[in-house]
Amino acid sequence: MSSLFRSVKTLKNSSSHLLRRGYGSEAVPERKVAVLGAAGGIGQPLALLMKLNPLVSNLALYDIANTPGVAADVSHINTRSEVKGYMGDAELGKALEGSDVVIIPAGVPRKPGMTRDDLFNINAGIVKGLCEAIAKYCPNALVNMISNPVNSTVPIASEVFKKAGTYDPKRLFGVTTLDVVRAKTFYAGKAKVPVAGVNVPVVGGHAGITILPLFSQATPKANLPDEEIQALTKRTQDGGTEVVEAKAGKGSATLSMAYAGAIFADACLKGLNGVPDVVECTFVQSNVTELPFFASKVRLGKNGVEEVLGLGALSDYEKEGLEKLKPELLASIEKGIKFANQ
Ligand SMILES: NC(=O)c1ccc[n+]([C@@H]2O[C@H](COP(=O)([O-])OP(=O)(O)OC[C@H]3O[C@@H](n4cnc5c(N)ncnc54)[C@H](O)[C@@H]3O)[C@@H](O)[C@H]2O)c1
Ligand SMILES: O=C(O)C[C@H](O)C(=O)O
Repeated sequence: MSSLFRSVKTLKNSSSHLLRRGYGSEAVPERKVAVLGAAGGIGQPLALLMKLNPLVSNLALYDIANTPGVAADVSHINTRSEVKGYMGDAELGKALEGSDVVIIPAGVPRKPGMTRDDLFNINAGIVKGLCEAIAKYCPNALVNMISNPVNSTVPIASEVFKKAGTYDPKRLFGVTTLDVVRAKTFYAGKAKVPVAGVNVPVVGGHAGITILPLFSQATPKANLPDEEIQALTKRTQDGGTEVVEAKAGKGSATLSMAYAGAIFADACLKGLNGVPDVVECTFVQSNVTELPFFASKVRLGKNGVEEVLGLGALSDYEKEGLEKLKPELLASIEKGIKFANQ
């Protein structure tokens, strides 16, 4: 809820939260999170993970179908949040009202042989409609855009919000956390270091070569040979396709995406709650390059984006990758902007 500390709760001695947080016995404000597309492959496990998050007090699960069952199921879990299901256009407003964070995994996923851009024709319209409703019912919410192609759906959202007079670049995020999750996993495997301590920034966008992992900045340092860095880069860029092919027509990443989406939403909630030094890579309006939107490390705070951080020092290979990705990323951004203004 936007009014902080309406009902003050403490998490001290609570045995039901599974994730460690930066809270002790201090007050935790009420926060409403809405998931749009909550009955889908990502939506269901993401609903579960948000139900496990002790920072959430109200969880609104919206979809065009099947939400009563998902909501009834998730609502039986004995954690803090109250869960409600909403189905169909007529209930979208109620689902959104009072939301602090809106997570959008609504839309169709890829099948083998498709690019994320092949989803544009269907998902652009879905995202546009949902963002029009966000502008109307919860214009101050932080929007976490998962629906693909993220490189275009985020610009679509920005244009919808501009038209409605509600656009605040600090509150709109393309969720690229799955690229970071993959880069960390793949790097830890090659570098033979415990994955829990690994950090790898991933910048650019969220499709093919627009995904640019910065392994030169990975920690702990491992001094991997160039060929291994190049193979790791390619595997991170093709991570989504690897899952799409393995699922052989039954969709794309859902479980790892739900995990990544839950990490990012948790970071947004921590930022809103005033936890210091919350930094995640995400696709936002940006001055880091000449492109209007770009993923890089972002410091999250009480208003959403607190600071878009620069790229840091890049290797020659990464500099080359950065120049190569720009035309494709710009074209996807412009496609989204054009669609929203048609
Ligand atoms: N950002 C990322 O890293 C990332 C990762 C994986 C998947 N994705 C994308 O997430 C999207 C969803 O993937 P999925 O596997 O969950 O698909 P899915 O088909 O399993 O689920 C999508 C859900 O969206 C719902 N939906 C459709 N139109 C809607 C509307 N107007 N309002 C509300 N809900 C609506 C459907 O009913 C369905 O339940 C896809 O576009 C996919 O490409 C993004
Ligand atoms: O690859 C996809 O189509 C889904 C998602 O963008 C991913 O990276 O897994």
